[in-house]
Amino acid sequence: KNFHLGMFEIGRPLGKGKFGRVYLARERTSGFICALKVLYKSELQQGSGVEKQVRREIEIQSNLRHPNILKLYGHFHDSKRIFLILEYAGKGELYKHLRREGRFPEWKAAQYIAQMASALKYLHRKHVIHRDIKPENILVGIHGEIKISDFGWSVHAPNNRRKTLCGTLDYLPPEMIRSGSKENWYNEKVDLWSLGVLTYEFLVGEAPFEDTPIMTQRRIAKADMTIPQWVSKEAQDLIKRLLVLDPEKRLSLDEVQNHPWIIKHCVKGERAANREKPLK
Ligand SMILES: COc1cccc(-c2nc(Nc3cc(C)[nH]n3)cc3ccccc23)c1
Repeated sequence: KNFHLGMFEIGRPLGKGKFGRVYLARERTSGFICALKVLYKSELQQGSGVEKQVRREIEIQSNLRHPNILKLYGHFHDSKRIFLILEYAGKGELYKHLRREGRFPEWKAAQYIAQMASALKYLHRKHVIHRDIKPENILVGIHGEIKISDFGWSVHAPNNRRKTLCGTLDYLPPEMIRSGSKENWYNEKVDLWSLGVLTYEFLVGEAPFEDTPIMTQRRIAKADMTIPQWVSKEAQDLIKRLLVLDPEKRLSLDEVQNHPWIIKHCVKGERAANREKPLK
């Protein structure tokens, strides 16, 4: 299917990301609403190999179909710009909701984590490691469901791509911090660590190792965090079983989905009785 700019009516700017602006857009013939992300080739060429990364991410993203992963319907380009035709998530950026509300009630945090676990299970089955799970990379759909929206994904674990330390360190797992081993290999288990950081931040309103960059690295390397005592015991248990230094000792995504804290908040009423499997 070949797309071009004339096919779309461009609506209001939704906001700007790292490399480009995002607009609300409507496809003229079908009236289909989407989000159009505009990336300037000039800006991408400056970045070290960022253009190749965008190409690869487009390749990955276009083949994914999951309710908690933002869809990429297609892309096209003109002489100066690359356009990504993306699913429109009506309630915008999750981190804005988190900052506005301060922190999420346990039922809401648990439902978000269950949706993240479902999306990550789908990705890991396709040998895609997300690597960059954080509130800034999550959008909220019109029905309150969350959608992983970042393209910074890598394929095939273990992956020895150097992680350019741009942005926050808060979510980096210890095996990626250990700059000692030049070949920082890692596997899908990095996403389980980040899921633990996300759980903590949803419930507490700040990241568990938040500090100066040097101190953050030191605290991550020792999994040095304290969970406020007002966080429920079940939630504390899940966080502690994810923020484990040894990647192999972290909970699996199946164990996350079957954790008592998730079961308690994510099983519909009538099924709570006979404690069947949690909703997907
Ligand atoms: C970088 O993209 C930015 C930046 C700032 C805000 C938004 C934003 N996005 C969306 N939905 C989206 C965005 C995409 C790629 N699909 N669906 C909705 C919003 C609603 C209110 C305010 C802001 C919104 C995006």
